Amino acid sequence: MSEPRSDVVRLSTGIRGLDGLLAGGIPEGFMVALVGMPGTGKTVACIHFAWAGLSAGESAIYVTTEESRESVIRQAAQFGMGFDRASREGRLIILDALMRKDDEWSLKEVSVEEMLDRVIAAKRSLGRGARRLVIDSMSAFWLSAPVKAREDSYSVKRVLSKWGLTIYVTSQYAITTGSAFGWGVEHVADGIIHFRRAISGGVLRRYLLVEKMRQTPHDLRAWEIEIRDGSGMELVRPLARRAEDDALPGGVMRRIREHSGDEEP
Ligand SMILES: Nc1ncnc2c1ncn2[C@@H]1O[C@H](COP(=O)(O)OP(=O)(O)OP(=O)(O)O)[C@@H](O)[C@H]1O
Repeated sequence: MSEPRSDVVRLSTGIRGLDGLLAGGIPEGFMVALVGMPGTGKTVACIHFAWAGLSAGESAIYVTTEESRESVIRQAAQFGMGFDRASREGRLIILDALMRKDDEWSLKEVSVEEMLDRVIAAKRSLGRGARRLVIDSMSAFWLSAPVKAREDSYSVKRVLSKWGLTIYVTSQYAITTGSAFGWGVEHVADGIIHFRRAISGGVLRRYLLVEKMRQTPHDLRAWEIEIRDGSGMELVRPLARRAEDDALPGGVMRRIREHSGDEEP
């Protein structure tokens, strides 16, 4: 297997252990879909991604559709991430589609057009320092028209592609079927990280799997994750046994170890 292209600039996910599964991180300019059932960790992963930029001095744009701006700030604070301060410093703009207050950064209506308009205004306001955009979640835009999912996802990618943003979009999977509500963001996205949950030994466990990441020799295993008060999400262990690692393409295990600093399991 050839080496990863050296001209791919990668952005950290901000989650300990995850960059190593992605040959260093998310390729700049990608739109990555975080998909899964409720409570599996999508929002927490979004918060880590935004904070990875903010803590490095970047700016960030965060669209929240199912929680208020204040709720996102509180959730981040529980992981020791200063969204409040970044907002006050004018480096973080949280576009609130839920509370619809009468301010510049609240969406007046829950439509993709309005959201794109506000994202572009936020990007103009923040300038070059804003490299990361989170849209959590896209599903809110399709409540009454699930058939619009694919078209809207395409619009988001097409309109925002020229703004130099690397984008996380979340999409919810139905509790009943554990899958998407129809054609969704996955086909348009450059990458898919799938979050899952299961009850094992009477305990709720969560997992993530990188299902797709263009231009990336990524890990192919499901990993158990934990969400901890104070520090947030962490990868705990891969579900695959050591012997099954042999199924990974050559060079992938080496790169995973280089980036994670892990000992030989
Ligand atoms: N401070 C904390 N300490 C430990 N676990 C936490 C903490 N805050 C949140 N969690 C865990 O994270 C879960 C919520 O995860 P998250 O909001 O990322 O899910 P989600 O996949 O975005 O769900 P949805 O699709 O419903 O928005 C909670 O149910 C809880 O288990």
